[in-house]
Amino acid sequence: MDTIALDNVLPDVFASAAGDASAVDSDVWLCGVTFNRPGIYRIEAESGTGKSSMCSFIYGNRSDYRGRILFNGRDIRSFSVKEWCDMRVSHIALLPQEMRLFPELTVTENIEIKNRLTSFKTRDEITAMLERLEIADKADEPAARLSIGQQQRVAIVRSLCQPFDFLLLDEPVSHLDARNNSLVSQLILDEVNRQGAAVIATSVGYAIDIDPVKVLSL
Ligand SMILES: Nc1ncnc2c1ncn2[C@@H]1O[C@H](COP(=O)(O)OP(=O)(O)OP(=O)(O)O)[C@@H](O)[C@H]1O
Repeated sequence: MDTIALDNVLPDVFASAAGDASAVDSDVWLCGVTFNRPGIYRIEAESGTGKSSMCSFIYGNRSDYRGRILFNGRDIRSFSVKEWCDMRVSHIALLPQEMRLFPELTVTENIEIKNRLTSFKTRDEITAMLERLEIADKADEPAARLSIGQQQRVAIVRSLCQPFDFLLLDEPVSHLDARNNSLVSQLILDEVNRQGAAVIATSVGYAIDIDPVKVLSL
């Protein structure tokens, strides 16, 4: 997949709240936006302006929006369940803001749950990613016993365990300091470059440490 386009998209909740939808002031909502692969896109937003909703719409988790979202020109509302499964295994990866790790499972188990679906990374490659993010010593710890910043790094590794054309990152560094931001950003950039992929990353001020080709305000 080479393009994701948002054509006049607006979350239903904003449409009904605004009454007059033209009152929405955004580079994304009610606009025509195309994300091309490869490319790094940053979506800057204030809390509550719909970052997570946008990621959920593109990932197909929610469809409570007006307008159209197109993958390579095709409206994603027409995708079958099988097509969504294929899309999520091979074309789109998502790092959700709330990470969605299984707290009782270890770091390795959390990552393997994903990697078993894709068989994308070897055990050594996963260990090497954990080492780069300086959490390899936590591999056998339950996720619940990690700090939030460590959990964020685990979720980032997990998101990279698949082939993708587009990587959606919802506030990927919100719990990281500058040094860890840099480690994570370099890891992501290496994988994205290897795959020739695009990144769509949201931020509420503290952004991933990768220069974007385009910055959009939500
Ligand atoms: N599952 C949902 N169904 C319907 N509306 C939702 C849903 N989740 C969030 N909303 C509404 O959409 C609006 C934007 O929420 P969203 O979570 O997308 O914002 P956000 O920009 O990611 O905020 P934050 O930075 O605080 O996480 C809010 O008014 C919220 O109540």
